[in-house]
Amino acid sequence: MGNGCFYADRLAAGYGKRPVAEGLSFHAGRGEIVTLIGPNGAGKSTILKTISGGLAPMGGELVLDGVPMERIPRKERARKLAVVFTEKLQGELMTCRDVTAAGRYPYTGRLGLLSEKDQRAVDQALELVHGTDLGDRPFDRISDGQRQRIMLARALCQEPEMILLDEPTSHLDVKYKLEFLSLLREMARKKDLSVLMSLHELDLAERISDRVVCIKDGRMDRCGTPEQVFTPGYVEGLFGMTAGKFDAAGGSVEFSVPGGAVKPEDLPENAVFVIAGNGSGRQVFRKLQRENVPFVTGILFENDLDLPAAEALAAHVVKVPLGPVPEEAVREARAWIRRCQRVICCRTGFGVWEKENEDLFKYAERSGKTAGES
Ligand SMILES: Nc1ncnc2c1ncn2[C@@H]1O[C@H](COP(=O)(O)OP(=O)(O)OP(=O)(O)O)[C@@H](O)[C@H]1O
Repeated sequence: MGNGCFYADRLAAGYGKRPVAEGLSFHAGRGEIVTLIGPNGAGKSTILKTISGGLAPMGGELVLDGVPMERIPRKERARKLAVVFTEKLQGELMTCRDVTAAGRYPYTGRLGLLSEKDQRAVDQALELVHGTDLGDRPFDRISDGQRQRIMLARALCQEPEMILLDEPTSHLDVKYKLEFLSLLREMARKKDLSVLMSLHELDLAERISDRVVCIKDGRMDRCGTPEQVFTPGYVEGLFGMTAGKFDAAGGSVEFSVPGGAVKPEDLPENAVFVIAGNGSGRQVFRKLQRENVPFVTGILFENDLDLPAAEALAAHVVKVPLGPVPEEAVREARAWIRRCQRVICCRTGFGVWEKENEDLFKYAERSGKTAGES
């Protein structure tokens, strides 16, 4: 089970008598980020609500720092566990400082008066999220990204051992998503916090998580490091994707092959051959996809930056292992060029190891099939 700060052992979570998900066993160590992923309605929020204490577990065990959670007194649990849920917080008439200070409630007396130590903790938390300047601003008159940072400050103020976040990036634009998750990563490491959250953005989940827990059909489908989880084809199955493809290496989602999956022998007349490589082809592949133009590409080495997008989108890829390019691959690529209506070359120059692609380009030029990049 691991010596993590938190673990769930065969947890069942749900409403009434029906578990939404069960048999969930995973842990989150100190300084670690663990992310729940899965389709809509899989039960991610229900699991987080159960761990936060908002719902009673329907089975199994939750352990924080070696102690079963149901045995941790309420007030102590409130210190150890901070919750950042995205439901609109009622923050009218409160300044950002007031909202942050609410994180100190497990430490204040019955009157909720902040001691000097509490005030310092509030200052420090605001500073950590780069929110000092927001302190006096009304909480309901700041941006969603700023609000999210203040909510994190409130959680940090609690000096917890673990933070739970339900889709913390859902209202943020791409800049704030990255900024917020980087901040979370930094806090997890700096403060030795365990972080458990749900995320819809798989690329971010892959980049930020130490471990990923996949929930599907009421159970834990997979749990492991991003490398163990995001194997080719897995995400498509987890989400029941009938169109498109998730690029496990690049962490991005690709749409379906233009014109549907075409067998190479059925390549339509308007097909294009793309000479790419070294990341130069991805934009062109996606443009052709948007225009619904089937294409073949090559010759790509098996570690080429363009390969994941090529394999997701091309009707066929002429792919070779690292090392000298076999004559057979060159013959195959030439045959494809002959079958395609035109050739797009994405390269502005060819390296010494790309002689075969340079020759292909010359071959295409002689055949009168070359065009610019578009
Ligand atoms: N209060 C509730 N009472 C009964 N059933 C609920 C309640 N809230 C959610 N559910 C059901 O529990 C299941 C899991 O919902 P949950 O919100 O946990 O999924 P999720 O994985 O977080 O989904 P999403 O990705 O859409 O946010 C769904 O079938 C949902 O309809």
